[in-house]
Amino acid sequence: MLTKKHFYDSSEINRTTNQDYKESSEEGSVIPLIEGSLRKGCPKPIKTWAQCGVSTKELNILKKLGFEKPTPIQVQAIPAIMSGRDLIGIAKTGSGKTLAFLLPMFRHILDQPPLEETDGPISIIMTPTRELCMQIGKDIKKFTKSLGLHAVCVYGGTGISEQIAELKRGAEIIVCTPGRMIDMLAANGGKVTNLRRVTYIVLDEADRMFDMGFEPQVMRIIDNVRPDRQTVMFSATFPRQMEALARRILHKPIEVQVGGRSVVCKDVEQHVVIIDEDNKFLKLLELLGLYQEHGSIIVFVDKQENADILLKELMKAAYNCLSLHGGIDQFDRDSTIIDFKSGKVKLLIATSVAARGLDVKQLILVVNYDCPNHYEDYVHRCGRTGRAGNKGFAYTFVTPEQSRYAGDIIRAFELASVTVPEPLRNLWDSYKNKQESEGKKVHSGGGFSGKGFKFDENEAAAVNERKKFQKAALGLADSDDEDLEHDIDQQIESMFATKRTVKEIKAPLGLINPAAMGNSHTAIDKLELAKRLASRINLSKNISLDTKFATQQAAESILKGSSSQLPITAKTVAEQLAAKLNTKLNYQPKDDDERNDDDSEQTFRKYEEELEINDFPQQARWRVTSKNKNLSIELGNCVTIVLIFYQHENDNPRI
Ligand SMILES: Nc1ncnc2c1ncn2[C@@H]1O[C@H](COP(=O)(O)OP(=O)(O)OP(=O)(O)O)[C@@H](O)[C@H]1O
Repeated sequence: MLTKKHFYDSSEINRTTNQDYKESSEEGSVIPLIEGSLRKGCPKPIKTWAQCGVSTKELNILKKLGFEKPTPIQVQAIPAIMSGRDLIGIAKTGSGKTLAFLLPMFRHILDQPPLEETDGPISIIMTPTRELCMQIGKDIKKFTKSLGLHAVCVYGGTGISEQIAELKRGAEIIVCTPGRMIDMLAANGGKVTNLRRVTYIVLDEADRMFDMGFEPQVMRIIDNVRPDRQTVMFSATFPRQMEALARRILHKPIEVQVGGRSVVCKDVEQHVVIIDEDNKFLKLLELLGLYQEHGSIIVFVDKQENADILLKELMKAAYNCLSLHGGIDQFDRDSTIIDFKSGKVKLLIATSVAARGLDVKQLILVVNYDCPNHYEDYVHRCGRTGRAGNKGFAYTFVTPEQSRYAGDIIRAFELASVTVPEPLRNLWDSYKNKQESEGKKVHSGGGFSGKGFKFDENEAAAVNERKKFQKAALGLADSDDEDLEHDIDQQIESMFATKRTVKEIKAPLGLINPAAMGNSHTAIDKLELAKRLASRINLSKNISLDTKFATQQAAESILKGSSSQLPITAKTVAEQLAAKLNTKLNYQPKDDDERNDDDSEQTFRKYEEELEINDFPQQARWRVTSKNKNLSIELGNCVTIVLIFYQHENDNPRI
């Protein structure tokens, strides 16, 4: 089947010169096309919605949304995509990139024959985070009903069955994170969905997807889509290093760049506060006092635990707030986003999982409570405010110990043509001088590969990439799990921080209640703990390791991608985690023979442990805190735990 991709034909527009366009756009900040691309037949920019061939139905929706005219990225990208070309679109945060790929997508889909019973989608939009996936899904749904189209969001962390049911009903559009999309393609032997009809692919925040090590997943999907597809990529930041990758995916792309390549939006007023760690909280309270009444506020921290700590402190200070990070289960994450976007809660504490794409009306202030550690993260975090022409403010706290990050912030100020504050420059200069006096070379800025300084960083980055890829291959990571490595360590630490006792008890075997006592099999050794941990991690992703492995294998057979998948099982994962624990604890595990010897003795060990249940899956928490007498909870393939609920510390158990 031939696919029509060229929908752009306007003689009126063809008479417009680039000069006309530049004059009508914002202060000459538009670099319409890459050098020479006009010669390659790129269409001229549009000025009105009608000129890009949107239907009356779409015009009505745009009117209802209050979008009077296209934004600078839309004026150039829409006709370029509608002319059938692949495209890289780079424009500042909050400039309307989503609509720039949605409108041509609707036109493209509506020109295709309708879906038949076993057909998969016509368009796939891939995003790096689940939150962004959800948001784009919502933007699409503003149009789909009146256009008679269907869209499904496919992302990890939530039940797969509902998504499967939606897909089976048929959808022209899938918005997804790449990991879950591969699971979905493999589900039920490939009967749930397929890539046969895909002819339009969008990679939103493409640089982030590649940076997070999800290139293999993205490529596995793309390589299995027909080669005459149309592919477009969008982001506010696009480090040069990503270009080679982009060009592998795109066919003779047009590059549309509005404003700088990776620049903080001019509508964001940037501030830096050089401050000691101990004074940060007071400064935050001061900022909240100043800005809270003017709109919503997002406070970025670097780690999940810091988000939780800050949340508690702010709640103590009587602020109604929520936190968002990768350690929170997806159901809670979704409802947090809904409450924050609707303005029900006006203060959000988040890790960088919320840095990209999140579009919240009336968001007035971003506070980088923990200084971001790479340039692109800084640009995207600041870009949560100052959107769609509104004014916003961004404050970044930098402690004297974080002087190494000052170079990136200076770069952000300079690229946005803002005067660099003297204290920030002094901080950077003193850092540079110190490094240079030690004979180390310092570069300022440099995107993902440079973080304001470079020693052996390239090597470190390569190792990091490998680790991320391994985690993805192990099924331990989804595309938004940037905190996962820290998460695993944190979970290991917290497991060993729990209060536990192991008592030796001599008793006849028949008197031992296996539910309440542990024999030497259930006296949990490090391997068992690691297995539980592996199960918990995968439970929180709603998928067991074995299932994950099976789906990955199935994916391999369905997708023709790399066939050299490692034979990884739940056991391998558990053993790897156990080895990690053992190294940490300097523990030498006993081998099986020794354990069997112990079994022959009639001495039993009673194992008691107080567990923090807050990070258990929602269903488990509910069962523990309900008065249900049957409290056996299956936490994985191999461990059953009986929990006793104490309302207060001194109460009798409620079992
Ligand atoms: N033509 C338009 N006129 C007015 N508002 C618009 C227009 N197009 C989009 N918007 C609004 O601008 C806001 C930002 O749009 P969008 O989320 O697409 O930005 P973005 O460029 O993708 O930002 P980011 O890089 O942060 O993801 C949204 O609230 C959107 O509804």
